[in-house]
Amino acid sequence: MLTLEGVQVNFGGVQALKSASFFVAEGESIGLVGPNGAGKTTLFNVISGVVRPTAGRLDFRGASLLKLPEWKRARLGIGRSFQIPRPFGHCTVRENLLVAQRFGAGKKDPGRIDEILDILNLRDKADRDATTELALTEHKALEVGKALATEPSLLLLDEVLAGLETSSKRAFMERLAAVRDRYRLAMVIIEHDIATIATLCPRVLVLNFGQIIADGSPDAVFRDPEVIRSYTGETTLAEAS
Ligand SMILES: Nc1ncnc2c1ncn2[C@@H]1O[C@H](COP(=O)(O)OP(=O)(O)OP(=O)(O)O)[C@@H](O)[C@H]1O
Repeated sequence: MLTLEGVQVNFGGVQALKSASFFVAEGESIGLVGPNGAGKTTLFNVISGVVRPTAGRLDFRGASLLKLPEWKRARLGIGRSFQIPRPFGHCTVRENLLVAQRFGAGKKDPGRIDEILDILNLRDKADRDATTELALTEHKALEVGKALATEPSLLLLDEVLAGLETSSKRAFMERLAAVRDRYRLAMVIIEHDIATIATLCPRVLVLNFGQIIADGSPDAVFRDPEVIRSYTGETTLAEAS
């Protein structure tokens, strides 16, 4: 579905992505982890069209995305959330979803919006002010909802669970699994909590200094000495503790 090959991004003297290469299959759920500054958000920005890579190949369903603006990528089926929830100023939850749908899917489909409100447990908040009247989990659910309203087939979620307690994270992951199954989505999820990632993603990619250094099952990846070193500076967890 999505192929990145040798993707490189330079911001002046900073090399945010050195040479990122990986493939996402239709319907796959992948966790994306890596230390702070590894390049995870930049990778999402490249895929969604916010940032243009300096070099590399980026194909979606067999065609290059490189020359397409953000809105065209959204119409092709690439949806994303942002690290910091940004509801449209003083609009209701439902209005936020309608605006996202208009932008991303280029149409008005109130039935789908109702369905999204239900699946994300936001139905009774639909007419609340999204800026001032939502709890943290609801903000995060709305962020996912806005991405879903664009009718993606590939959903990129940037730390949507950050700041939640472990039990809320688990509940949120269950909701994401329901979303994925309902809409038959492929998902890439940036999340620091490995145990949480493992509940939804049979495959994990580890990014460090702008390169994928591991790609496999959560167990295999987190036993990989290079991964342990990238997080702790040590080669074994025993040494690190
Ligand atoms: N617009 C920008 N201009 C200059 N440097 C940038 C820009 N965006 C990102 N960077 C730099 O690129 C590198 C990768 O940043 P990025 O935000 O992609 O990392 P990350 O893995 O998402 O980090 P975190 O886990 O802290 O969110 C960092 O060194 C960052 O400071």
